[in-house]
Amino acid sequence: MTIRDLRKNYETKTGTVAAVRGVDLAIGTGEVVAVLGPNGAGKSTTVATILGLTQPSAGTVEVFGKTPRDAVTEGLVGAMLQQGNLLEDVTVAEVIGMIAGLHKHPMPAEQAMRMAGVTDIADRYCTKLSGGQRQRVRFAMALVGDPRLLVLDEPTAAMDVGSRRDFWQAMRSFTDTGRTVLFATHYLDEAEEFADRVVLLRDGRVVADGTVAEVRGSVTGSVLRAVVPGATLADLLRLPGVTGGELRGDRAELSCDDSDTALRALLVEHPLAHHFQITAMGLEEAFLSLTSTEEPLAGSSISTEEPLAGSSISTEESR
Ligand SMILES: Nc1ncnc2c1ncn2[C@@H]1O[C@H](COP(=O)(O)OP(=O)(O)OP(=O)(O)O)[C@@H](O)[C@H]1O
Repeated sequence: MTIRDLRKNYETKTGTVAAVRGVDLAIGTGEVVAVLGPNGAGKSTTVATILGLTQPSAGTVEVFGKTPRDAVTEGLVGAMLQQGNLLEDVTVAEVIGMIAGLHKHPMPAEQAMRMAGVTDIADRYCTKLSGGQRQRVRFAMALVGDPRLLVLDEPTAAMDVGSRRDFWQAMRSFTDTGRTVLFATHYLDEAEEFADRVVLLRDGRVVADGTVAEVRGSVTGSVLRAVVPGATLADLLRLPGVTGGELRGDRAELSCDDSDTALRALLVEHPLAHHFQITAMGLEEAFLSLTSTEEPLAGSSISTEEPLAGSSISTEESR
């Protein structure tokens, strides 16, 4: 699947919303790719264009060398979206059987139900299912066409921890067969555990693209917290070793590329500072740092305007 300079604008009563602002993405067969990003980053819009549900304002999307619509029509793509009701008054087995009947080359309905972990609820009515069970039924519906590419938009959004685990276990049986999967998620742990590659979107742009380890490695540094009476944020941001930060009252939280130097300078310039705490920047903070629009901890070591400039990360510019 190849996306080139994808742009999507929505016209609203209050003006134009630029939901996707130039996304480039090439995904190879067998890759499992997580698309991460905060609310409004453009994940669902990107997914919708891959499925041919919405037309790009500019740029192109090619799926197995075809337009998204043709690829979907030919049964090459399966989808599990955030919305969509299940039919009433039919059982799980009936609905999966119906969907199988719509496809040219479906897998046996029993196989799809087994893979999605819904065999034990096959005779239940769809209206009588829990949120997690409904999602697994949607998963079986997406699988039964035997797609080569599966696209999922926040598949576990309505699930509790146990259901999420069951869902991803079911997903493994699909990805183990070498199929391509692209899923949008808010959950970092899901991306870390199941994706070969993560693509971070922010404000409709790709800000990082690589393995979880590469993205984690691209954001190194630590956080220095201290109480600093009488300081302004500008004072603190000028300290050597500090790359960004925020100040709430007299509590400072500074991201640092050299926290030792920052701490020494802080003590010299603000002798009344106290309650020091230095912690390493974790993966969670790295992702927050890369995807935050408020840029509280993102400093000069991470470009917030351009895609990540880290050498190990392939960005839209290097693709
Ligand atoms: N149909 C629409 N009409 C107008 N604006 C829209 C429409 N769909 C999305 N948007 C806007 O486009 C931007 C991107 O939305 P999108 O749903 O693609 O982001 P997202 O990353 O999937 O967010 P979330 O995590 O909340 O689902 C947001 O500002 C959103 O408000």
